[in-house]
Order: sequence, then C-alpha cells, then structure tokens
Amino acid sequence: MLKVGIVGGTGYTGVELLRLLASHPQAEVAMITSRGEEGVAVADLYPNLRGHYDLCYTVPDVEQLSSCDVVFFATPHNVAMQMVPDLLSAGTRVVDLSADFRIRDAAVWSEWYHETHACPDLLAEAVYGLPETNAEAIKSAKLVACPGCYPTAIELGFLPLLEQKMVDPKQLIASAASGVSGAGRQAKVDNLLAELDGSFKAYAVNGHRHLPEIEQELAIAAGDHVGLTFTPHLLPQVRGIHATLFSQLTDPAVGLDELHFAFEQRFALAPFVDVMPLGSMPQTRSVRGSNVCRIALHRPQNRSTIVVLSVIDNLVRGASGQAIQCMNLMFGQPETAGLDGIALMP
Ligand SMILES: NC(=O)C1=CN([C@@H]2O[C@H](COP(=O)(O)OP(=O)(O)OC[C@H]3O[C@@H](n4cnc5c(N)ncnc54)[C@H](OP(=O)(O)O)[C@@H]3O)[C@@H](O)[C@H]2O)C=CC1
Ligand SMILES: CC(=O)N[C@@H](CCC(=O)OP(=O)(O)O)C(=O)O
Repeated sequence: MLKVGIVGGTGYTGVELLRLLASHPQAEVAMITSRGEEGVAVADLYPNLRGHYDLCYTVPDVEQLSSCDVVFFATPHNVAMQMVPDLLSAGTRVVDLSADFRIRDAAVWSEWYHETHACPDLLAEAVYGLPETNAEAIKSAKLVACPGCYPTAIELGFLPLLEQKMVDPKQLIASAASGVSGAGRQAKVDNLLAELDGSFKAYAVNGHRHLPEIEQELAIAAGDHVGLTFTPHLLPQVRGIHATLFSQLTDPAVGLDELHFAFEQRFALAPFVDVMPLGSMPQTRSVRGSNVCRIALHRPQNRSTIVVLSVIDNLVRGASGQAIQCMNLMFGQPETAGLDGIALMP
C-alpha cells in the first residue's frame, strides 16, 4: 500500500483527491492537512466521505509528512515550494497540483506569480505532469508539477497538430470557459451564485497566468516558438472546462480525415483521451466526475481554420485525477488505478 499525504485537504482539489483515492486499490491516505480545520474529521466537513475515512485534519508538518511515500500539494501557489526541498531530501516523492514548478524559468514564474521563487534550483528537476507527453519521465520523477486545468484541455487539443507541423504555431487561439470550482473554495464575491447564475463573462483577457505555461509546453510540441491568444471565461456551473481552439493549416490540401486520423493515432494508447467521431460536439457534462478529456475536430466550410473542441472536468482531469494518474506512473501502478469512474449524466 502506498502511504499518501495531502497538504491542503479542505479545498476542492484536496477533497477530490480523497474521493478518488477512496477507490484506489493500492493507496491509503495517511495524513491530510488544514490549518483552519485542525482536529476536524474530514467526513464532518465533507459528508460524501462518510464511511470511507476516519481521518482528521492536522496542521502541515514536514517531518510527519516525510513518513509518506508520496505527498500531494493541493494548495495555492507559493506553499509547496516552501516544503518540497525538505520532503525530497527525506526521500518522499511529491505531486504538486499548484503552479510552483510548472514553469521552467524562475524569472518568467516571478513575472506571472508576482513572488520570488523559493527554490529555482528544483525547476529543472521537476517533471511536467502531462502523461500524454511525459509518461517516461514521470515514472522516475521525484517531483511532478501537474499542469493547470486550462493548460490540460488546451495542450491536449493542440498537441497532434503542432507535433506534426500541420498548423502554423504562431497563429493559435484558445477560447476557453471554466466552471467556478476552478477558482477554489474561497469566499469571493465573484463566486457567489447571485453573481454567476444566468451570466457568462470573459476575464484576464490581457494576460492569464496560464499563458506562459501553455506556450512553454506547446513550444516543446512544435519544436518552435508559439504565439497563442488565450481568453478564459467563467461558466455559471460548478465543474467543467470547454476549450475551443483555432489554428491555421500550413497545407490547406490536407483533408479533415487525415487530421482526424493523426489525432486517433496520437492518442491511441492514452487511456484518458477520447478522440470523438467527426462532427461531434463534446459537452462538459460528458466528462463530469471522470478523468477523460474528450476531443472533437472540425473544419468549417472546408477552409484552412481548424477548430478543435476539448472538454475536461477541471477538478479531475484538470487537477486531482491527473495527479493520481501521475502517482500511478511514478509507483508502477496501472495508469488507470482509481480513475475508471464514468462521467455523471445528466
Ligand atoms: N480548482 C481547480 O479546478 C484547480 C486547482 N488547481 C490548483 O490546485 C491548488 C488547490 O486548488 P483548490 O483546491 O481549488 O484550492 P482551495 O482554495 O479550494 O484550497 C486550498 C487548500 O490549501 C490550504 N492552504 C491554503 N494556504 C495554505 C498554506 N499557506 N499552507 C498550507 N495549506 C494551505 C487550505 O487549507 P487551510 O487554509 O485550512 O490550511 C485549503 O485546504 C491551487 O494551486 C490551484 O491553483 C489546479 C487545477 C485545477
Ligand atoms: C475559474 C477560475 O478562476 N479558474 C482559475 C484557474 C484554475 C486553476 O485552478 O488554476 P491552476 O490550474 O493554475 O491551479 C483562474 O482562472 O485562475
């Protein structure tokens, strides 16, 4: 049994880790932290966990956490980076759901996160936790930096097109919308039902912190610099990301069937990417609660703009599910262990 610790267990990704790990055959959560809820039983805060956990929250303590085989950080940025060096020194492997280790360049990280990086020397060691591109490196990683939720949906949707140089890497556009659980379990006026219900809006149009992360990873896929315009939106629902991705064909003679085949081939061995039949329009509810990313490909009016639709559950494939997928790879478990739940519909 893998002994698991979770730092940040009262937030949405923390409780989603608990929900998913409850049915993992080879992992047991031994420790879960909260500074605000010390001593409270997790099942008292989250009744969906009643009967599955006897655990109570404790305050984060590196020495205690280092008795675990793996520690997940489900915390805001600038938390993991304070504790990770000591955990790694103690031989504990880390899966960080926050943005602390996603960006290779400490100066770029500081520019977008407005803090000085606490351990820039670890950035080169951290492995970006997108299993479809980095599975081999994840297997031996001591520190995995899980991708952001928007980056997961957007990178998977663009990957085959860029890797095969089928589209112009300088002309990429991603218009994406997220459910409000993406903003975490914090008291903010913007997250109130009365602010969200019946409404839809864009935000961070002039620069979202996921932009450098997505461009960094797409540049690796393309083998070239990329130019991305990324516009996030807030959806009046709890879970789900819907990304609509636009790119320009480098060779307009290439047919849609050929592009679709390239996607099918690229993800043939990926247990959590579903390349849908031509003409499909994936909905966020088709992935709600599941670790699957569903992708559909379109070429309107047979012109040279390719439209890719990519949907995920931000809390599962965009965070906790993908983090467990990485843990499975790191510890030689079946990649799908604990993750075979089917999406909830309706
Ligand atoms: N929500 C989403 O869809 C996604 C989130 N992420 C990322 O995952 C991380 C967690 O997100 P989410 O669950 O939404 O966040 P929440 O705000 O819902 O929860 C944050 C958790 O971190 C704990 N925490 C806060 N500050 C500290 C600290 N200084 N030291 C230790 N623990 C702390 C909180 O508990 P307490 O204060 O009691 O200690 C709480 O349990 C973030 O980095 C987020 O960006 C990534 C992908 C998707
Ligand atoms: C709806 C909403 O507010 N979403 C968050 C991003 C989601 C997230 O959790 O960001 P990370 O994946 O980097 O942790 C935002 O726009 O900042």
